[in-house]
Amino acid sequence: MSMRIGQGFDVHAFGSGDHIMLGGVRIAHTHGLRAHSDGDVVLHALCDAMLGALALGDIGMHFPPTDARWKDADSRSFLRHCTALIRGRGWQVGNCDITVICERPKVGPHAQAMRACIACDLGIAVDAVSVKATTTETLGFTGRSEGIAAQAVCLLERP
Ligand SMILES: Nc1ccn([C@@H]2O[C@H](COP(=O)(O)O)[C@@H](O)[C@H]2O)c(=O)n1
Ligand SMILES: C[C@@]1(CO)OP(=O)(O)OP(=O)(O)OC[C@H]1O
Repeated sequence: MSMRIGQGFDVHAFGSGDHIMLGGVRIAHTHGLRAHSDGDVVLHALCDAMLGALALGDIGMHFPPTDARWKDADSRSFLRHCTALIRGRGWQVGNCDITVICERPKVGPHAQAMRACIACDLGIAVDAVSVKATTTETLGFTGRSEGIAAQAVCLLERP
């Protein structure tokens, strides 16, 4: 079996709003995330990991922030597109591991829903999708609650 690995990282700043999208899940919050799309930093990092595994560029190349089609777009559509891209080349995600970096919201209570949503869009089992979180102990921009960062690692397999 052939394997490829990719990693992704993304950041979005907090802005006005009453909810955020994380891993395809709507979470009520004191702020929204500023972005061209729905600002789902988790799915953006995962898309970049998938694209990176096959050296297919990055999310901004596939869905330019200058393109009105992606204004307020549901980031699950980006993830499904990336799934189709890798499937079309004979690959599928073996597993992925995502870390969300923020003080708030607490991710733990939403992690299972995020895993289920991502697994559905990748067409793989939930136990192949890991979502976890950490604070930065109040240090840096995430520590000051100025935004959320996410990093993702993804392994692709081809029989
Ligand atoms: N946004 C977050 C941040 C953390 N968690 C959970 O809390 C644990 C402790 O975080 P530390 O940064 O103090 O190590 C962490 O392991 C997560 O389980 C969370 O749910 N959401
Ligand atoms: C997702 C896209 C879509 O236009 O815009 P944003 O929502 O701003 O998110 P970013 O992480 O900056 O990735 C770039 C774009 O592909």
